[in-house]
Amino acid sequence: MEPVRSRPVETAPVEIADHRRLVMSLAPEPAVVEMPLERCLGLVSARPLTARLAVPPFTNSAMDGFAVRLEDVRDATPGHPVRLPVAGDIPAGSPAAEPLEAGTAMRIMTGAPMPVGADAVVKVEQTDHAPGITSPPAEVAIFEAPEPGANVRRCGEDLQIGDPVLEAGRVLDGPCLAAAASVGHGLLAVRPTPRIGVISTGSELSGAGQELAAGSIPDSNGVLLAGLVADAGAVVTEQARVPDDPARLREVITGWDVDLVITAGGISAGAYEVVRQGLPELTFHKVAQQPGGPQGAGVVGATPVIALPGNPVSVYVSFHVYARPLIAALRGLAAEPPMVRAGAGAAWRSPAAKTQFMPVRWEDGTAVPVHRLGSKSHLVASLPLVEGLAVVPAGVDAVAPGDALDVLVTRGGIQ
Ligand SMILES: Nc1nc2c(c(=O)[nH]1)N[C@H]1C(S)=C(S)[C@@H](COP(=O)(O)OP(=O)(O)OC[C@H]3O[C@@H](n4cnc5c(N)ncnc54)[C@H](O)[C@@H]3O)O[C@H]1N2
Ligand code: MOO
Repeated sequence: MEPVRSRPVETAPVEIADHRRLVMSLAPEPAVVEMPLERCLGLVSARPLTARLAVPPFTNSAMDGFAVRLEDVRDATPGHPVRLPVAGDIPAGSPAAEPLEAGTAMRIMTGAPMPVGADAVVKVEQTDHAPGITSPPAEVAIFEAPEPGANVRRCGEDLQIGDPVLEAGRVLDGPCLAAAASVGHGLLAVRPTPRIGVISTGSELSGAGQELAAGSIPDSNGVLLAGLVADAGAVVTEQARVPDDPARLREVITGWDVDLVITAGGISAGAYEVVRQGLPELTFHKVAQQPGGPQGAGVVGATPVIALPGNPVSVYVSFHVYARPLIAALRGLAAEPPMVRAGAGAAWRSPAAKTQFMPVRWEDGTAVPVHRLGSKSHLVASLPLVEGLAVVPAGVDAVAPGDALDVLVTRGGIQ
C-alpha cells in the first residue's frame, strides 16, 4: 500500500478538559419515548413521575388475623379472652361485601382491604385460631386488646396521589420500577438506549483464536469496547474490524444508523492512519495525558464519532475519560466520572508534562498499580485486574506511598 501523507500531528498538546468539551459537544439532547414499564430496566427517566395511585391504594391489614372493633375487645387479656362470632373471611384481593357489625370479627389476610367499621387487626397468634390453611372458625377468642389502628396500613400513608415519586434523569433499576408500578404507571417516558457502532482498525488484526500470520495480533479492542459500552448502559448495534483502508472505513461508518461511532486505532503519527485519513472532518490532536494521548472527535454526516488510540490500555483509559461521559449524556444522565480520593499504596513514576491515568487495584483501601510496568499502554492482559485509574496531575513526576490522589473508579467501589 502507498503511504499517504496525512495532516501533521499538532505539536502542542491540548488539555484534557478541552478534549472533553469537544467530545461532550457531540451529544445532542436525547429523544423522549414512552415505553412499557417492564421494558424500562436500565433506561433513564425523561420526566419526573408523580403518584397516580396512593400507596397503599386502600386501607388494608398488615397481618393475617382478625379485623375487630376496638370497643368490642377493649378488655381482652390472655386470662380473660373476648369471644366474638366470625362474620366473614377476607382474603387479599376480595373486599368484604358487608361492613363489620358491632360485636363480631372477620378473619382477614395480610394485604386484604379492611372492612368498613373495623379499626384494628389482632394477629392470628393472639387468638385461639390456628394459623395456616384452615377454614374460618365460627367464633374466635381474642387474647389481646389492640391499640387503635394496630396492624392496619392506612390508604396513602406511604404516598398520596400527586406526590413526587421519581425525578427525571434517574437510572430505572428494580426499586424505581417497583415504585413507578405501585403508583399506577404502566408506561414511562424514558430516553432510548444509545445505539453504538464499534470499529477496530488495523490490517494487523485477527479474530480471537485465529492462527496469527506474521506480525498479526488478536483484535482485543473490539470486545473490550463492546463490554465497556454495555457496562455504560448503551448497546452495540454495529461492530466491524476494518483494515488500513480509509475508503472502506468511510463506507462502513456512513452505512450505519447509530447514535455514536467509537473507533480504535489509526489516529497517531504513522504512515497508515486509517481513521485520520478516512475521516478528515474529525478534529485530531494530542491530549496532555498518558495513556490515551492521541485523540480524535467530530461528526461524520450527522453521526458523532470519537476516535480512540489503538493501544488497548489507551482504549480503556480513553473510554472512561471521554466515551463513558458522552454515552451518559446520550442516555440523558449527568456526565461526571465517578471519582474517589485515595492514598497511593506504592511508589511510581509519572510523566511530568502530562496527566497520568495509572491503572490501579485496591489494596487495603490504597491504590496500587496493577502491573510492574505501570501505565504502559500495551498491557492488555492485566486489564481484568484494573479497578480504577489513579490520576497523577501534570507537574508531578513521582508518586510516593501515602500521596493522596483522585481515582476514577472503573469497577465496583473502593475496597
Ligand atoms: N511517532 C509517534 N508514534 C506514536 C505516537 C506519537 O505521538 N508519535 N503516539 C503513540 C501513542 S501514545 C499511541 S496510544 C499510539 C496510538 O496509535 P494509533 O491510535 O494510531 O493506533 P495504532 O497505531 O493503530 O495501534 C497502536 C497499537 O495498538 C495495537 N492495536 C491497535 N488496534 C488493536 C486492536 N483492535 N486490538 C489489539 N491491539 C490493537 C496496535 O497493534 C499497535 O501496537 O501511537 C503511538 N505511536
Ligand atoms: O497515549 Mo498512548 O495511549 O500512551 O500509549
